Amino acid sequence: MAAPIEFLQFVDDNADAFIQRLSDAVAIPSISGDASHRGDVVKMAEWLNDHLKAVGVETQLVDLGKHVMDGEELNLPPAILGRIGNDPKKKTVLVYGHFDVQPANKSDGWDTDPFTLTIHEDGRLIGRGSSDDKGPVLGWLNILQYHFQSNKELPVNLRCCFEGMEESGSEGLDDLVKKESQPGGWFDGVDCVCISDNYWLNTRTPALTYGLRGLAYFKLTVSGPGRDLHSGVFGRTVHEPMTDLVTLMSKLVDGQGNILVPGIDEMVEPPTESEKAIYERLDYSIADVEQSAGGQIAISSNKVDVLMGRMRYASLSLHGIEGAFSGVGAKTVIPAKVAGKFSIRLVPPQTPELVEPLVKAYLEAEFAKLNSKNKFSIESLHGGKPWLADVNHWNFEAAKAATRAVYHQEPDLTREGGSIPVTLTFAESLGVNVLLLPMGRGDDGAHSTNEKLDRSNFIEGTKLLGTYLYEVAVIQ
Ligand SMILES: C[C@H](N)C(=O)N[C@@H](Cc1c[nH]cn1)C(=O)O
Ligand SMILES: [Zn+2]
Ligand SMILES: [Zn+2]
Repeated sequence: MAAPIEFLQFVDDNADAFIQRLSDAVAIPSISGDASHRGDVVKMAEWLNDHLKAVGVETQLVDLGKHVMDGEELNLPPAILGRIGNDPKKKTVLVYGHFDVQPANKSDGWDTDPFTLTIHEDGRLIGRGSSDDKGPVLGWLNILQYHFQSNKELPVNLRCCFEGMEESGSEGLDDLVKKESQPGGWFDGVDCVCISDNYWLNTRTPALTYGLRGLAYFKLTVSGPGRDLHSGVFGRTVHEPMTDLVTLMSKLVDGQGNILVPGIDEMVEPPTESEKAIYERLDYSIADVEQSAGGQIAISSNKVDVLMGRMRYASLSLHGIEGAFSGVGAKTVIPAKVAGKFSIRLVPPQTPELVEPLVKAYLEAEFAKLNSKNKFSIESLHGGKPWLADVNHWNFEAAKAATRAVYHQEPDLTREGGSIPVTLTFAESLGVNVLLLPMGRGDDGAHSTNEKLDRSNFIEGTKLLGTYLYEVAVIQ
């Protein structure tokens, strides 16, 4: 069933109002990983909850309890459960998204204030969360607004699950999803799940995504001196924590992306020739990766190797060093305590439980080789398992039909290099197919400076998500 022409017209007619609403959402700096912004994540939950109620959705703000972040006990932001429609003749679709964002400061290199949605004349809507994931979440709201205002029933029963901790490990959500998937729970009767929280591979071809990498995030701490020291007084007289830490971090990954921790890369089966052909067929080039990275830095000139590096293999990235001197100028300090942060993106059959002991044992052995008198500790901050779906399911067929109707193109079938830990929990707890239906393009710069969502992706993406619901309603 095609989406009603009135729906498509409504989306076009209300495009400016939808962008204003996205601007209001971006203005709330709902950074889940920064304790000082926890109130903003809660404010964002309340904002979204009010907007959902205003378009006829029955909602519940669920308290997820407390957690400890950077040594501080904090209340977790509430998750939002929503439902509309309970017609046994209709399919029931669960949509998931997140309303928290990554940190952003103008001083990171943004051209404009990250929390002021800046509308560029070429159509870019620039602001933190525009693409990841406030734009897609508001896409669902736009669809609901049409049905509410025109007094039309949705073609399916809809269930929503929106969270405010995705960028920080989705703490508390797995238990809620498991509980609500039980008979009589909020998600009882769900037939399929749709998540719009990733990106096309390139800037031209819509995509459906059937895989996500998992994540194992580590913090490696080295300390020794009782306080920061003067390097002129203590240089070459004490074991320096930063020297030990940098040595250890240099032993994790090489310049070609190979993971040096024994046993991790080895867990993954080499690809077959037919699997390589899947990557060969994708509409992608080295120019695409270099354009979205903003530099001519692709690790290989072979497209298949680059794509498999992102989708098919694990990767290890070094993120930062807490406690190190990082300001301007030339401070001659020996930091007393430094903590290196790194993470591993996981692919099947890897899981955090399998990988974490290997990383810990390896780093302990490498630290012992340093003969340092400093103290060393390694902890896991958060993790999530990888996920793969069956693309031969009607859920994917409905999304393909919707893509053809809205974009007049065949979608790419992709695996995402990023992670959305709750995806596998939905798949396992509900026992239904999960689909990722991205709204944004590969060059949106999620997690980066000048994150953007193109106006056309927001507007056509809203039509796509709406049309998908109509296709699900009729597909056998
Ligand atoms: C793909 C999704 N939009 C996303 O960005 N997920 C994050 C999840 C995460 C886990 N730890 C911190 N963030 C990601 O892949 O980094
Ligand atoms: Zn996201
Ligand atoms: Zn993200």
